[in-house]
Amino acid sequence: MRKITVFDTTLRDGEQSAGVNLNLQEKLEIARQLERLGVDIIEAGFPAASPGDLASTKEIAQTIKGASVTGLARASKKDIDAAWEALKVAAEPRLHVFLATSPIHRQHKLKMSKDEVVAKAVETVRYAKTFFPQVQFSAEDAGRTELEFLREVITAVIDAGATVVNIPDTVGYLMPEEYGAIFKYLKDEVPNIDKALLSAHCHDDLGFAVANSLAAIQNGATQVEGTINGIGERAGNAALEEILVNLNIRQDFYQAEARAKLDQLSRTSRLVASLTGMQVPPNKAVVGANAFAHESGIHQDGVLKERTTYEIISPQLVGLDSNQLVLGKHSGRHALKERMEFLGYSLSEEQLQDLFIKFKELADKKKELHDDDLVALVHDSTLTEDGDVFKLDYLHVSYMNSIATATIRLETPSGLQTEEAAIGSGSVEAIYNTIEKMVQMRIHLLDYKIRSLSKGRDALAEVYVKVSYEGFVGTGRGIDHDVLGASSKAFIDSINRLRKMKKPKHFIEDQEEYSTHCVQDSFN
Ligand SMILES: CC(=O)SCCNC(=O)CCNC(=O)[C@H](O)C(C)(C)COP(=O)(O)OP(=O)(O)OC[C@H]1O[C@@H](n2cnc3c(N)ncnc32)[C@H](O)[C@@H]1OP(=O)(O)O
Ligand SMILES: CC(C)C(=O)C(=O)O
Repeated sequence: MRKITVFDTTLRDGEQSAGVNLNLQEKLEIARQLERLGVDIIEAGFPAASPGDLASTKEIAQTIKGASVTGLARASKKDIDAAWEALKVAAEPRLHVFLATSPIHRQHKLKMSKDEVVAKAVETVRYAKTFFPQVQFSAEDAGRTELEFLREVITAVIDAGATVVNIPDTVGYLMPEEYGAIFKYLKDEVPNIDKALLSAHCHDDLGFAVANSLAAIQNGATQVEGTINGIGERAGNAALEEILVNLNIRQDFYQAEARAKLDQLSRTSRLVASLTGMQVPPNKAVVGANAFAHESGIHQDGVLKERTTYEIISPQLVGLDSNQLVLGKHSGRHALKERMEFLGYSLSEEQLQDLFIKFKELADKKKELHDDDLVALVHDSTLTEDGDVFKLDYLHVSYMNSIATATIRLETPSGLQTEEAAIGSGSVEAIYNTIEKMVQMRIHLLDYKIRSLSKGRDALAEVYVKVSYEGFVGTGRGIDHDVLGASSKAFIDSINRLRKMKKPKHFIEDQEEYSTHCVQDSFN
C-alpha cells in the first residue's frame, strides 16, 4: 500500500476564495481541526502577503505540533525571508516556493525566457535551503507547460535541494488522462525523481479537480494537495474530503492510503463552512447535507433492508451518527412505519394505511415532513378514527369591506353533507359563526391559541381552542397547512369532544391527554 502525504491548503489557497477573509483566531481554530483530522502538512498562509498573514502563519507554526506547517513564497529573497520569519519556530521548518513555467506565464506575466526561469528556480531553491530543511517547489501552471521543459525544471530544482516537487494544474485545464500522463512521464524521465516527493495540486475550473488528483495518485504522485470543501481561487481546489474518502472506499483500486482520520471530516467541513461563510451545497459529495439522505420510497426500503443497497459510504466513516431517511412525497410506507416506530407509535396496518394517505396529501404540499408534522398527522387520524364526528369538507373565506364571509361544508356524524355561510368581523369569527349555525349549538370561545408546528414558511399551523357549551368546558386542536383550516378544525374538534362528553366511555383512548383534560375541565 503506497503512503500518500496529505497537504492541506485551506488556509492559503482556500482563503484565496473571493470574499473569504479569516482572522487569526479563525485560522487557528481551523488549523487545530486540521491537526485533529490528521493531515500531514498545513499551508498556513503567504507570509509576504501582509503582516497579518505573517503573524497568523507564525502563530499556527508555534501552536500546531501534530502536522508540519508551511507557508508560500514567490521566487524572491524578500518572500523567503518573510516566510523564514514566520516559520523558523516550527518543529521542522518547511517552505513552499513557486515559479510559473508555462509559456503563457513566462511571456505575459514573468517576462522571462526558459533559461531565466530555470536559473531563478534553482537560485530560489538554493537560497531557501540555507534556512529550511524541507523545500517544496511548485511549477505554477505546470499543466500548460511543455513536457520537456517541465522535465528540465524539475530535474534542476531537485538537484538544487527541493524535497517535494509539485505539478499544479493551476487553471484546472487538464483532463484526468492528460494530468495522469504528466506524472507518469516525470516518474519515467526525471533522473533524480526518487529524491523528492511528487505532488498533485488541482483546480476545479472544468470540474475535474478531484478526478485529476486521483489520476495523479494512480500515476505516481505521493503527495496530494487540496482544501476542505474544495474552496479556493475561482472554482476552487480539489476537495480533500472527497480525495480521502475515494482513497478509503476504493483502496482496492488505488492501492494507496493516507493517515487522515476520516471521522473528523464532517466536523472539519462544518467548521470551514461556518468560518469562511462558504456554505456547502446539499448535494456535495461526502459532506453535503444530503450526502447520506434518502428520500425516495424504493431507496428507503432498500436501505432499511440492507444499508449497502444504496449507500457506498457509511455515515460513521465521515463522523456522522447515521444516515437520514427524509420523509417527503417520494417516500413509501416502510420508511413512514420505521419513523413512526422511532417516534414511539406502533400503528396497526389499518392505521398506517390511513396515516400514509394523509401523509401523501400533506407531502404534496410540503417539501419535507418533520417529526412534528407526523405526530400531528397521527393525532388527527386517531381522533376521527371511531367516526361519529363532524368533519370539515370544504372551506372558503372571502373578505370585503371589513366583513369576512365563510362558506363551509361539513360531513355530519351520520355521513350527510351540509353547507352553510355566515359573516363575521374577521375570518375566524366568520368561520366559527358558520360552524355554530351548522351544529346548532351556542358555543362560547374561551381561548384561542395558534402556533407553528414545524419549520419554514410551509410549516403546519396548530390551533388550540378552549370552549364551553351548556356548562361543559372542552378543548379542541386542529392542524393544517393553512391557519384558517387549522382554526376550523380546532373548533370542530372541540365540538366533537363536547358531544362525546355526554358519553365518556366512548372517549378515544389514544387521545388520553385531551380526554382527561376535557373531563376534568368539564366536571370541576
Ligand atoms: C497560483 C497561486 O495561487 S499563486 C499565489 C497567489 N496568491 C496571492 O497572490 C495572494 C497574496 N498576494 C499578495 O498579497 C500580493 O500579490 C503580493 C504582496 C504577494 C505582491 O504584491 P505586489 O508587489 O503589489 O505585486 P502584484 O501582486 O501586483 O504583482 C505580482 C508580482 O509578482 C510577480 N510574480 C508572480 N509570481 C511570481 C513568482 N513566483 N516569483 C517571483 N515573482 C512573481 C509578478 O510578475 C508581479 O511582478 P511585477 O510587479 O514585477 O510585474
Ligand atoms: C502556488 C501553486 C501551488 C498554486 O496554488 C497553483 O498553482 O494553483
